[in-house]
Amino acid sequence: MMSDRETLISVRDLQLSFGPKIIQQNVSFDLKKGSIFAVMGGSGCGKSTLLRSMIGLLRPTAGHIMVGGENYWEQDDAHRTAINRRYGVLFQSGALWSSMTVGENVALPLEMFTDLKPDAIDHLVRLKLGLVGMEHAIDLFPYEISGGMKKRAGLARAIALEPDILFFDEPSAGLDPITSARLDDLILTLRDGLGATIVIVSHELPSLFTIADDGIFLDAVTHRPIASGSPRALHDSCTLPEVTAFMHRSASIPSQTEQKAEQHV
Ligand SMILES: Nc1ncnc2c1ncn2[C@@H]1O[C@H](COP(=O)(O)OP(=O)(O)OP(=O)(O)O)[C@@H](O)[C@H]1O
Repeated sequence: MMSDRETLISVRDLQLSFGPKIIQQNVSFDLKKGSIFAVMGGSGCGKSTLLRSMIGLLRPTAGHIMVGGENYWEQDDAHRTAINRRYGVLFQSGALWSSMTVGENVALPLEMFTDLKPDAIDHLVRLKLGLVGMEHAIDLFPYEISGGMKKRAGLARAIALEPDILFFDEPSAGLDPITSARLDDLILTLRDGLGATIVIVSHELPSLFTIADDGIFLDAVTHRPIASGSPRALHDSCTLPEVTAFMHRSASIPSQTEQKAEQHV
């Protein structure tokens, strides 16, 4: 049962703003160990902004994020950086350095954050690339590989420091359905193999249904979360029009009159 699992991160009454503009408020949820947690909602509702506040790129304007009992944003920069060592992040583009080979990209966090000798780093780079099926591409540059391979290389870099919490922002954006399904399998393998906990922002419903077992739905109009639970449960049971429209890919949210009419058919 999800509720029996240990809580790794607790988000409470978070408010995220840019200047006077409130993007989201009253955001509260628990990230359970071993879960794949989906941040859902329409375009512009603040999914990436929430992710950025969780990984230390944007200070919330209210509320708090507890990581293993520590109030993340109350720590000094050095301690926040130490907490960040537990995190692996995969941005939408894979965000590889174009002037470095795939192997050098994966080696970078190991060179920056560990005292490991070059041989040990090389060994780990090969291991991580092997985990994502990319060892053969170690000497290739990002411009020489496909979008799916870039994502996998980005994933290898995200897991270089053996993080226990992974953050993925639209990992399957721009991938064809088969490559996207392979990435889903890989994400599940990493969760099971590394025992990682994963937060994922995605619009890709097939992917969300396959991998996510918990989540939150952010509303762009009220600037608050309006539903929580697994994408599958929200798809099957949630009757809120905003959620239904997202889950069933409707172009428009039915008006209340239309909904009432539908209920009488
Ligand atoms: N640096 C910034 N300064 C001001 N406003 C910003 C900034 N970054 C994002 N926003 C605004 O915050 C809102 C939420 O953006 P965000 O990228 O988090 O949404 P999202 O749900 O991830 O969207 P999408 O699904 O389209 O990627 C948007 O209105 C966006 O214009």
